[in-house]
Amino acid sequence: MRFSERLYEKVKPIWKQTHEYPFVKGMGEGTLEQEKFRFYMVQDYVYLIDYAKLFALGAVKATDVQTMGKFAALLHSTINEEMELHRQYAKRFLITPEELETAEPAPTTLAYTHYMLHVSQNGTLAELVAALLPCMWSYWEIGKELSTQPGAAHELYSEWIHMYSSAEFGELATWCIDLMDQLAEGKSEAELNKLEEIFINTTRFEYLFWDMAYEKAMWPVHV
Ligand SMILES: Cc1ncc(C[n+]2csc(CCO)c2C)c(N)n1
Repeated sequence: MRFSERLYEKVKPIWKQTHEYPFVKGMGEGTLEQEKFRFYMVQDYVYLIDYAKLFALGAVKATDVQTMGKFAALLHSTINEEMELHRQYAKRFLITPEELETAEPAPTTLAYTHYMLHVSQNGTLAELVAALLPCMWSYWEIGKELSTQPGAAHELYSEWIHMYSSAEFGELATWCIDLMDQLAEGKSEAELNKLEEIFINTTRFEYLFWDMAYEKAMWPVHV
């Protein structure tokens, strides 16, 4: 069994709950409240600023030029394509790029990005890939599922669904899955368990991120 198949089997119950979560279902049905989507967009932009740094660290840790180039390209496309989608959405909500960049991260955003940065700064390349893989893989799964639903024609949610269900995005997710398998080759069971633990944690954080957006959950105490 490929290591990625083992990971997939392990997190299947979490992915099922993610697909059934009201935020995700609401985008698919086109019934999600726009205020919740607005909150998500701002937090996701803050998230992506840190997430993009994982690609930079991937380029540093890569042991061949081809992988290094791929991480560099991913850093570029995250900032210029994926985050451009967010900037365009923000414009519709009358939020400026400066406001996006300086938005305060919600507790879940902060916990998630800092966990990933901790793993990627202190761990191996395999650990870094285990941390970032659920982001790509789960968005591709969600994108594909929503692409056949009414939300795919919704005036607000169609662009989001289109981006994450695109063939180009699928290739990216597949590249990352294959890289995980390659890096797992020859690893001891203890090392594989560590990779699995990281993969499960970021999968859980993906679920929490939808939950945070649905609840618009900021800090419950104020300065
Ligand atoms: C919470 C959260 N998780 C995953 C993604 C998806 N994503 C983040 S970076 C990247 C790679 C290509 O730029 C993809 C697909 C997101 N936007 N927000």
